[in-house]
Amino acid sequence: MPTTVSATPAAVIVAIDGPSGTGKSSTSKAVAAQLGLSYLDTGAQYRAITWWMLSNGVDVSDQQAIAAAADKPSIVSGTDPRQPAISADGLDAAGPIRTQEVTAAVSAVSAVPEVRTRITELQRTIAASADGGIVVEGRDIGTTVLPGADLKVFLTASPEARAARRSGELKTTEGKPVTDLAATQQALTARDKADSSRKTSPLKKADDAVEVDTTELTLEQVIECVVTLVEKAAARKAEGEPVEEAAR
Ligand SMILES: Nc1ncnc2c1ncn2[C@@H]1O[C@H](COP(=O)(O)OP(=O)(O)OP(=O)(O)O)[C@@H](O)[C@H]1O
Ligand SMILES: Nc1ccn([C@@H]2O[C@H](COP(=O)(O)O)[C@@H](O)[C@H]2O)c(=O)n1
Repeated sequence: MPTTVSATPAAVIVAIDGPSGTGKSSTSKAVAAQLGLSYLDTGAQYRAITWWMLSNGVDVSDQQAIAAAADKPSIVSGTDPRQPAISADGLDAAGPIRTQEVTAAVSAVSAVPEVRTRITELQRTIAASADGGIVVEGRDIGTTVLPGADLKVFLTASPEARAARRSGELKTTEGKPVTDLAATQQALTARDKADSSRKTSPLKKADDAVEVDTTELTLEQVIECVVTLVEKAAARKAEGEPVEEAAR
């Protein structure tokens, strides 16, 4: 991750959304670190509540059971982009939320309205208390969680590029790289389909979001592009332009 090179002139609220594997987390962390902003990974919150449910005997195929348990765990997120942290009922969840079991169940849990209400409130509270500005990444940040964000970015990439990126990260239990690109791509697109087709707050580009297709860009190029967008939005905000203008 690059070292801090500059500070934003105003406390901006930045929403970064997009499908799985488009580079939201990598980009958001780096942009926040570079510009001295806080960072919130909302996918980690949905993963943490899913992990808690799986660990506490909640049947994640039963929407009513999920709804009844939605307000039970305490979910705490750190906002330091250099040390992202997440816990559920005081237990460090950073490792367990990345397992296949959680990834396979998270879309079903996150589709339940009671879960979304609970987690959305948490996200708004965290964003409101980030005095120096924040980058919040997820699926519905620009449309639902923070519709008044100073800048909204929607990252995209072809399914092939996203599967190739994910395959580079995944390892078999023997520590060998996962080479089944087709299966990886299928899992990504299935999760996107579930996230885009749910009734409550689906994955969707906000009308006023800037779309960045990252298929042919390196991660460094995407970070540079978003840093520029944030600096422009912060400058507009400092000049007192209306929020709607700042997102263009
Ligand atoms: N432009 C890029 N070029 C090459 N690799 C990239 C690029 N952007 C991200 N990556 C890599 O792709 C992988 C997925 O990126 P990342 O986790 O940031 O995506 P994401 O959108 O947050 O995914 P998810 O929603 O599933 O959590 C990471 O290994 C990351 O380093
Ligand atoms: N704003 C959000 C963010 C995430 N989700 C759900 O969580 C899942 C995991 O997200 P990752 O970014 O960690 O891959 C995702 O598939 C969604 O089901 C969400 O609903 N809203």
